[in-house]
Amino acid sequence: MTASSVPATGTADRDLRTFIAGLPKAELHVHHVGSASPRIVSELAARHPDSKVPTDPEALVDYFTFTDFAHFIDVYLSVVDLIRTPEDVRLLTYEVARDMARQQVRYAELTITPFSSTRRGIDERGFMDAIEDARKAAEAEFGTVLRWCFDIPGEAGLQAAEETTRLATDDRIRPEGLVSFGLGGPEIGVPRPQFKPYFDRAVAAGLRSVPHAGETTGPETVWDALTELRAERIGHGTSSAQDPKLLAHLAEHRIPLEVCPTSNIATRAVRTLDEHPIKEFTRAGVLVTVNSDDPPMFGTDLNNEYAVAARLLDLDERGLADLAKNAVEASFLDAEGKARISGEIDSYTSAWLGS
Ligand SMILES: O=C(O)c1cccc(C(=O)CC[C@H]2O[C@@H](n3cnc4c(=O)[nH]cnc43)[C@H](O)[C@@H]2O)c1
Ligand SMILES: [Zn+2]
Repeated sequence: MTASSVPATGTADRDLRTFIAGLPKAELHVHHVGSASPRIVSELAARHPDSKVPTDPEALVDYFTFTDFAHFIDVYLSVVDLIRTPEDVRLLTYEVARDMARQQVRYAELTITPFSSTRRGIDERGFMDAIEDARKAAEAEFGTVLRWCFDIPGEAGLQAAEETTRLATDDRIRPEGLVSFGLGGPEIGVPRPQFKPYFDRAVAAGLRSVPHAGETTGPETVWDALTELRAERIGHGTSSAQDPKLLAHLAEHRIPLEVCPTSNIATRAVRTLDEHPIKEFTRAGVLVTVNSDDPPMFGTDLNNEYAVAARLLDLDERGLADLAKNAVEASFLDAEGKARISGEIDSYTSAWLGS
């Protein structure tokens, strides 16, 4: 199934898309390797011709069509296999930031899985230097501020958890841009509580807890993320809609959900966009942020996700501006950084509406 996007119907839809394209935004749930554009993937595939990833961007559309979540992870790991040197890491990171800047993304927390790179032989110092070098260049050249979330690939087990925690907490290696600690990959057969000691260490080292939960399993996984992993935001949290008590808890404690609508369709976690529970989240008073997850793999980008949300939540320009401000509020920016981007969102919206 390819990712579905919002049909461009009429003038109103086009106007809203133009508004979204210029709206300053923050992105909180987007993966490093999953953000590689077809151009970057084909460049890397040409560098490493032994890979099974197609070099032709058109063939990538078929290659990025997933039968289910497990198939998505297989394809994802084949792209991980293309990143073999610190120079590949730098190229990917810098180009991802360029694509974000084109969409007026002012701030992004990018989820990186350092274990997948170090286990494939990339030197850990070279890896950290490459992401930091790209981060600084992106901020100076594009004005996009990047921060990192290091995630444990849960299915790779406790050795992956240990290695990720070490890389995230050892002052001699952890990068300056690191703000949070996550848990990704499949949820089925990967219970969250086993990762408690690693999250405890990461939180003690000053990192914020942002595990994926409730993407492919039920609301009990979200409860586990909250109670065992001390989650401050939830990646996806889609199945929270099945548990009214959980929704009330998320709303009362202002625990944001990082909602990624098109991703959920592309991995078949949700059947159709119209069945996506985003509206139930907002109705329950949950702080909803909208994100792109693995945009080129899902045939989307952050602007398209805002257009999807506008349709599902029936938002006008002010509603979209509020949605953009939700992401700023839910981010791990400091107060000054939050005020700056929220101010930009307000100024842009007022100018657009002529008020
Ligand atoms: O790198 C390895 O060798 C390895 C071995 C076993 C398992 C894994 C993984 O499960 C890696 C999963 C990978 O997927 C990333 N990701 C991207 N998008 C999503 C998503 O929507 N939900 C969950 N995970 C996602 C995640 O960051 C991991 O890097 C790896
Ligand atoms: Zn994700």
